[in-house]
Amino acid sequence: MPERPQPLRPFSEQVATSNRLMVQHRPGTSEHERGLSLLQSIAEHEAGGHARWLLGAYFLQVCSRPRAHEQALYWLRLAADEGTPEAMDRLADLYLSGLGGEQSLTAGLDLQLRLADQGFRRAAWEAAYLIGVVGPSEGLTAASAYLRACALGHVPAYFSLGLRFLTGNGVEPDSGLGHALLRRAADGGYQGAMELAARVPVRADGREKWYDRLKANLHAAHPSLSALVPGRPNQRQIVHPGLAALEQHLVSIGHPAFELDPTGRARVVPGGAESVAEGCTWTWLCQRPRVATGPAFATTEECAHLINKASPGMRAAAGYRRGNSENEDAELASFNGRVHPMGALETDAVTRILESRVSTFTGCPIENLEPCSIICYVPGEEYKPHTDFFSDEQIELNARAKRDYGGQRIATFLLYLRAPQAGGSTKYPAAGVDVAGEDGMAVIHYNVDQDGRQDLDSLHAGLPIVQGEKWLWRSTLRKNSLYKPPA
Ligand SMILES: O=C(O)CCC(=O)C(=O)O
Ligand SMILES: [Fe+2]
Repeated sequence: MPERPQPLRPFSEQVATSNRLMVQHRPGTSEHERGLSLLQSIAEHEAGGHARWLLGAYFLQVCSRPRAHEQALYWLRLAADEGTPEAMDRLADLYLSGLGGEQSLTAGLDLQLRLADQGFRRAAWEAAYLIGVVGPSEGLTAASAYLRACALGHVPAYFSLGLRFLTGNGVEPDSGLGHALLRRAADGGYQGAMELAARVPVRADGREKWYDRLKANLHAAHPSLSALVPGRPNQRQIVHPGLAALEQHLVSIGHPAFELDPTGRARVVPGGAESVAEGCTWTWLCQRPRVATGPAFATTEECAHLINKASPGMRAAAGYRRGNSENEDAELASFNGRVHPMGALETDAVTRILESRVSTFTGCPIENLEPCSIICYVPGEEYKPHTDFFSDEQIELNARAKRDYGGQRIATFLLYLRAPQAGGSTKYPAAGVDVAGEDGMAVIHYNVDQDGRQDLDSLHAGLPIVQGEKWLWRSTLRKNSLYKPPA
């Protein structure tokens, strides 16, 4: 019987097939690799579809494959050029980290601005934050970009803009408006906003008036906000038609600092000097183990952002395993707080900027930084004395079984996002050093001695919390790139 020709299957069906093969079978198996080549051949031929974005996302996730970040960059760029929003978002993140190619904060910012102009709320916040780091983009200041994110009803933007008005960062200071914006952020569930507002002097002129107006304003905007469907960012110049109306509506609260530019977009009248991150000064506390602290390593905004972003995903430590079994068992035996692997699998401009800052201070390349996690303790919780270094067997196992090629954890980087009110300091018993953290302060300790040998004196503990909460952002500095097998 003559062979009947196979009917041509639509791409979407083939994408589903390849996806199934890749999800159901581990990388390296013939089924998985067949799924991958199928997806690659679709991505090469199909413009405007889903395959390029899926491939980009795949290489970000399976980052231990050879040249995975380069591949991710390649496919994400193609998908982003076609205006796939998810791809633009992840590509922006890749530009910020520099994994896979040159690091470019402005390229990341550019992509988030394009998404913001299509009504993507988180992108609007990320763009504003990045402008605060790299400086205005085509005349758009950070405060104005936050105002536009506020017009989209994005709660974190109320917090960020409120903070700017309280401190007069890039705007004419107005504690009444600042207070009102923070209260609106708190209304939206933003943690820490009310505590910060409470630190404002009691006589903050106009705070009730601006609070009432902001509240009524958002209430009236509600129907348009819920109906807003973000656009597809195909052309740079075309802004989502719904945005101007929302921005004009927010500007109509009548505060003299809010106005419309000649094109009808919202902006904040520029005022006080823009505060720039100056880089903190490090103090070495001891040499054995090597421990240093850097106060004000991260800003109030950055700390609040990370706490709020991680909060919904915090789980008991037992619920998460990073894949380093021996160390994890030890971790579970000594740590009884909660954890969130913020890591690499999520777009987050603050995380990327902090990683860059760690890298600048330590000279450790970003690809050698273990994906960060956030941990949190409440009263009674603690991290009993432990060491963070890997055993030789663990290093070998990491590379063989988990394709983690980073080798030894040379140093541990801890950032106090929120310091507890009592208890909870980081203690190094061998040196008799006890670090009482402060909000935004970084603590770094080396786990090996000057010759790279495991240093038992690096034993340390997070003492039990007595009052308040303790939040840490943490990463380790590995000896090698996590992603590249040694040549
Ligand atoms: O809570 C602390 O201060 C220490 C945390 C710690 O040792 C770790 O995350 O490895
Ligand atoms: Fe530790």
